[in-house]
Amino acid sequence: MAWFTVYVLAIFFSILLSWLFRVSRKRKPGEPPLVIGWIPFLGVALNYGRNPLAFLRLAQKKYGVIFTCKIAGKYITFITDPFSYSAVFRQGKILDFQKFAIGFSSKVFGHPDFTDPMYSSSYKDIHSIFRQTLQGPVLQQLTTSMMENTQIIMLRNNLSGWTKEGLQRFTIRIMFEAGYMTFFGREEQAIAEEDSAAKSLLMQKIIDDFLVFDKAFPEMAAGIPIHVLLRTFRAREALAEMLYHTCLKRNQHLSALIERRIHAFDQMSHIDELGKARANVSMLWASQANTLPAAFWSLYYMLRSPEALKAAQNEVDRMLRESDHKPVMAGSPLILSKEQLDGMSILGSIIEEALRLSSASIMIRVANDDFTLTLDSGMTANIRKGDYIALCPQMIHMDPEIYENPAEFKFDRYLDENGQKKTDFFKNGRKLKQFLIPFGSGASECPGRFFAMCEIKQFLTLVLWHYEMELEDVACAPLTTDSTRAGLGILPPKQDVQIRFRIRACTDGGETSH
Ligand code: HEM
Repeated sequence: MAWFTVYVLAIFFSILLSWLFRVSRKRKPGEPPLVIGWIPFLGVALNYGRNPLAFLRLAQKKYGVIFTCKIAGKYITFITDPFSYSAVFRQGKILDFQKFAIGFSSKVFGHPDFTDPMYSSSYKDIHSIFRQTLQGPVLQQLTTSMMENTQIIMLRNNLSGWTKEGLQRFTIRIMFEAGYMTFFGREEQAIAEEDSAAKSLLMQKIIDDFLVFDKAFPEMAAGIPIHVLLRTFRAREALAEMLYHTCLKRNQHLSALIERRIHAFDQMSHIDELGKARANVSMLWASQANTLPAAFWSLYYMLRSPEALKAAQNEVDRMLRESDHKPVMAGSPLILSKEQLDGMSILGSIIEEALRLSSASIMIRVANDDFTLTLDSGMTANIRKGDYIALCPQMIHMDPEIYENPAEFKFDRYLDENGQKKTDFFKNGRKLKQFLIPFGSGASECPGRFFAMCEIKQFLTLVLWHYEMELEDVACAPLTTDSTRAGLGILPPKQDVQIRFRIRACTDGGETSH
């Protein structure tokens, strides 16, 4: 319904604009083929929006590996040759990532535009906090905290017998709260029963607000101002209310990332408390929006494939046998180090395969100036100042030349013959540098990628350790992705699927009883 309104509004505005600007862009010599469609202003937006992957494949067949499309008033040059990705990343100076990303972020989250000269030099330091607190040795601390928090939630309710729940609901309930506590801390454990009931209700409200806000992302990406989307605006403001610095400073166990951002934003001039809280909403979104569907798909595919499930169970058993902190019985908390998680290559392959099948992000850069791009083949293309360059990794992920039967889930696709991480993938007989890009690449590569892999591995391990779990209807057709979010990261499923689970029976000496 919302999309219908968007289309009607867009068509109305396009007709209006076509009256105002009757001239259309013409392709100049040396420029990529121009695909402008027949609808003024919108260009090929509707065709592209219906099925981006199919549209790009068709355009590639027709125009070659580089072409410029007019989409909702913007000229976007798509590069579809994976060997030319590095040619784009090499142009870091002329192809800007921050301008587009921060501009979009400030519209959606309502924080100041940090590319404004008023903020830009101090924001550079804030931006560098990502790498300093999400990567390297500090990751151990974050991983330990996530392990603890996930188990607090999993073991909180005294479940007896089988419980039924939607898998997506289950994943969001556990992963959202655990991730929220890991980054933004938690108050000391509630002692009184009613206190803890009130806290559960509050967490449910935060989850609901997050989902309402997140659901409107396609509309906001299409340019609809958040003030028009009243429910979305209210949900974002309710989230910001929880993330004021005064609230966060009361919490215990804040992550280094948030602690250092609080300090840095408090030093920044020209930003008020609401602006800081809204910047925290953007961190909350970055840490959850892709992780939740990625964790869902990883667990879904693992449960759906008997071979994947068996191999994962064996890997968890082996890891626990070798662990210094062997849990004695099911239900006792599990401690796994970051190194142990890194060593779980079967879970790694299951997650990467789930990411390959569900990731639909698009990497966008804006040209600061006119320039000539040289592709891997030596072919050149003139790009105009202000145009966008877009890379769509889904074309690589679903390319049958790179991945045999690309629509199929193969749990060991990313394992070599020695059971180690496989990195040899080829196209046209050439080894690819970029064959799996769910976390982006180059300047915009996700700084949270190592933590994301760890937390999803923890989630799968803890589900296998604490629960017996099965899909209610294994025989039904596989779930499909909701492609209305194409371009925005990991796609959620079109609908939820039922599971049943119960706390696992006692075990002897850390061996799981499957
Ligand atoms: C499976 C989970 C995740 C996926 C697939 C993912 C994917 C991505 C992608 C594709 C981008 C780049 C967007 C672009 O090119 O415009 C990105 C950026 C980012 N991600 Fe992640 N992400 C995940 C989890 C996380 C987590 C757990 C965090 C933790 C805080 C995080 C923090 C960020 C941040 C801060 C940025 C912006 C980086 C910048 O501005 O330079 N992500 N993510």
